[in-house]
Amino acid sequence: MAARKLSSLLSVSSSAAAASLRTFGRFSGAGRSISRFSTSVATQEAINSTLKAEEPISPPIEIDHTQLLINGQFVDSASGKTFPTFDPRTGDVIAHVAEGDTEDVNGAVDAARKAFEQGPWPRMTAYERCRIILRCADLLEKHIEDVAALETWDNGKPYEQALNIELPMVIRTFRYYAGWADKIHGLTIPADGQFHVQTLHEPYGVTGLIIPWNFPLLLYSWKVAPSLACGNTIVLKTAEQTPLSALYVSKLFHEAGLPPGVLNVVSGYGATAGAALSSHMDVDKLSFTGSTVTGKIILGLAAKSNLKPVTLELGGKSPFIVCEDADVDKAVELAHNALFFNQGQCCVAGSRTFVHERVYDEFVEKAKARALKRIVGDPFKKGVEQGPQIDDAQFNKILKYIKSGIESGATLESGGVRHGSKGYYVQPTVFSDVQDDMLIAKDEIFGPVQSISKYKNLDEVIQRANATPFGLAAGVFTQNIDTANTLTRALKAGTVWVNCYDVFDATIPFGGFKMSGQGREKGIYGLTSFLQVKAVVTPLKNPAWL
Ligand SMILES: NC(=O)c1ccc[n+]([C@@H]2O[C@H](COP(=O)([O-])OP(=O)(O)OC[C@H]3O[C@@H](n4cnc5c(N)ncnc54)[C@H](O)[C@@H]3O)[C@@H](O)[C@H]2O)c1
Repeated sequence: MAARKLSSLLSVSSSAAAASLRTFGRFSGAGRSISRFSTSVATQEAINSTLKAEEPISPPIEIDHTQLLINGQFVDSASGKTFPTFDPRTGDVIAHVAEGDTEDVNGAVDAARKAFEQGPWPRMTAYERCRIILRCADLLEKHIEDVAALETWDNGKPYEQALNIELPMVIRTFRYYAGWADKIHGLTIPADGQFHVQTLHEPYGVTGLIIPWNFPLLLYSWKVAPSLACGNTIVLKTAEQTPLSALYVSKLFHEAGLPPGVLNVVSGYGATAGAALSSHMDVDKLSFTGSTVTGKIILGLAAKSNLKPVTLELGGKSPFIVCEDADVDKAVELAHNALFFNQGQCCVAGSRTFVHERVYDEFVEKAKARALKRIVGDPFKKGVEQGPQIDDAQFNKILKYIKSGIESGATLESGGVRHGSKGYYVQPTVFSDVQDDMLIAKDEIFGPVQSISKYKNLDEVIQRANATPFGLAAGVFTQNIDTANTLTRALKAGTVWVNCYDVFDATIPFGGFKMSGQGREKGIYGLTSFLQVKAVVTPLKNPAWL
């Protein structure tokens, strides 16, 4: 693997585009009288001129793995077909990747079945399974710069974010679940009658895992690590936008000693490879992360085939509530990151910012200033906070939502247009005066668009925050413990962060209320979703006690 070190690239002096953004941010923040549209246009011109002068940084990694990984071997797809994966910075093709379809999924499921029924994996001791997962964590740590570079190239997320935040979380998740492997056990139960009753917590067998593109490896780790720790085998379907990093890390699992057939990776499209896996009669359990629309399809396919149980981690429209006693500067920074992190492509994005009327004007002014200071640019460049969106479909969808926000009467405070002239960059966009019935307040935009609304009292904001079919997460910002307690109990969401946001430790359960999902990942809850319980009842002759 030719792996030039990134440190040299990252020392490139901060971009002229970023500098002009910062300068412009200070300038425009001082004068709200500047027309909002001219704000966008002027920023746009400054950025365009600097972007033209700069070529995208060459990613310091070569692509070694583009085939499917089945039964421990990299192989072409049965059809011989490939599909392109794109660089979101330019729209250029990074690589052509083997395109898995029904036949490949069938082969992968057969390999996983054989590995489960006949292979060494479920028969080795739990401690041996633990050590393989730990060894993979060590290998990933060793190759962390390569893998972070792949993730950034394929996804567009800032390299520093991939390297310093996400991959350490992936490694931690591997180690967390490795530690569980030899601590999974059932109960003995004092049932009525002369019986010895015990429960066995058993692996399902073949698990089908389907993941999206926004956090390719982090979501890989949330599913692959607990499934392996429980002794299952796996067929993983990656997102068609980001197939590369999972192939690399799955190869590392094999280097760490994973037997062939235990972890199979099929790259390909949802409607073909994903649907084939969801409706396969020999897959025992499915775990899916993606949109609510696809979640419904997958649940239907599982029901129509062999009624396999399904864990669903779906979309969100999470409220971030700023209370009247909030320290506005801190609230602005937290709300900004809650929405703009990962280019706004987070299932938990705090995409409805509710601000109490007492601090509303100050909050809006400062939220705008913060967005104007956000550093957008090549995600391989040091200091960049925001890279491009994943692809042209998401890019166009986001611009349509921005247009709809303007047309429905929300006030555009910053951004509102593309950033630069190539790739899928969108300017950090802030709307104020957002009403609950506007599309931007109802739909999951999945982009860098903050929507700020005003509220008067707690009862009102609770009702409005809960008035959504989603229930993934919520943020509460207050210095009053009673207000915090009232809100945390009233909000219908799988996670409530108080005076913090996006805290994703491997130990903390994660999942959605309502149409944001079914089941939980991470922590012990994520483990139990890969186990089934068997009750074993044996008559006792002359027991000494019952
Ligand atoms: N709740 C969570 O933990 C969580 C985390 C990250 C992302 N998400 C959600 O994911 C969505 C964004 O990701 P996306 O656009 O990739 O979602 P998506 O639903 O379009 O795709 C997700 C995965 O499902 C596959 N897929 C698509 N159609 C399929 C079908 N008919 N049968 C089987 N598989 C199919 C895709 O190929 C991909 O691998 C957002 O809604 C976001 O909120 C949720």
